[in-house]
Amino acid sequence: MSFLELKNINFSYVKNKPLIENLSLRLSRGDSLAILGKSGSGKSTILRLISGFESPDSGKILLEEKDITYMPPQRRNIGYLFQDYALFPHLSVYKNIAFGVGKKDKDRVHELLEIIHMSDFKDVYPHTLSGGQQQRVALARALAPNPKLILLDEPFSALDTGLRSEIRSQIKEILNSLKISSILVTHDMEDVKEFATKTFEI
Ligand SMILES: Nc1ncnc2c1ncn2[C@@H]1O[C@H](COP(=O)(O)OP(=O)(O)OP(=O)(O)O)[C@@H](O)[C@H]1O
Repeated sequence: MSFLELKNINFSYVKNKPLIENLSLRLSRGDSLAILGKSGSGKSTILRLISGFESPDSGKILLEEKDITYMPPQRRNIGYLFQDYALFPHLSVYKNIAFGVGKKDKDRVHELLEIIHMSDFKDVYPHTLSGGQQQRVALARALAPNPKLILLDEPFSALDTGLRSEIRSQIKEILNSLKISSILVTHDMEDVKEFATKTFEI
């Protein structure tokens, strides 16, 4: 059984200018897929289709065999991590992580703070943190609603080389320990080597 399947996806932002043509791919549970391709080839768009921020012109997307092609993003239970962390500047680390979960999930937020080794930073604001710390908080925020799948769009590219490899292995370890499948868009072959179990070239 495929965990995630894209079947014959066609998509264009502009009429008569196809960007994605007849794209099919499969992911097994626990896979970490890296999507590679030239700038502008549509890598981020594939993530937007999977997360539901865009809908294909034709084709199907199945998650655990369920057709999610036209399901709204908030119902898909898919996490998203961006290059620029996109944390809320006016909220503390704790509140950033808790943003997408109910009040009764306090324990989950504390557990995630521990997983990312940031319990001591729960009351500080994002601008006081290093890039690597901010990316760990962004990861915890994406993981808080307990997603089945996480989409990573160039998540390490704002980090300098030393930190990049450290954060990459920390994030990989966290996703492995929680058994969360992931799809990574990157230009960096080192990311592919260290992070991915599978690759797909667009
Ligand atoms: N909302 C939009 N409306 C119209 N065109 C768009 C929109 N978003 C992206 N595009 C165009 O679609 C193409 C693919 O964009 P996308 O961001 O998916 O590429 P990418 O492979 O992720 O690129 P990069 O590696 O440079 O981030 C680009 O030509 C881009 O300009």
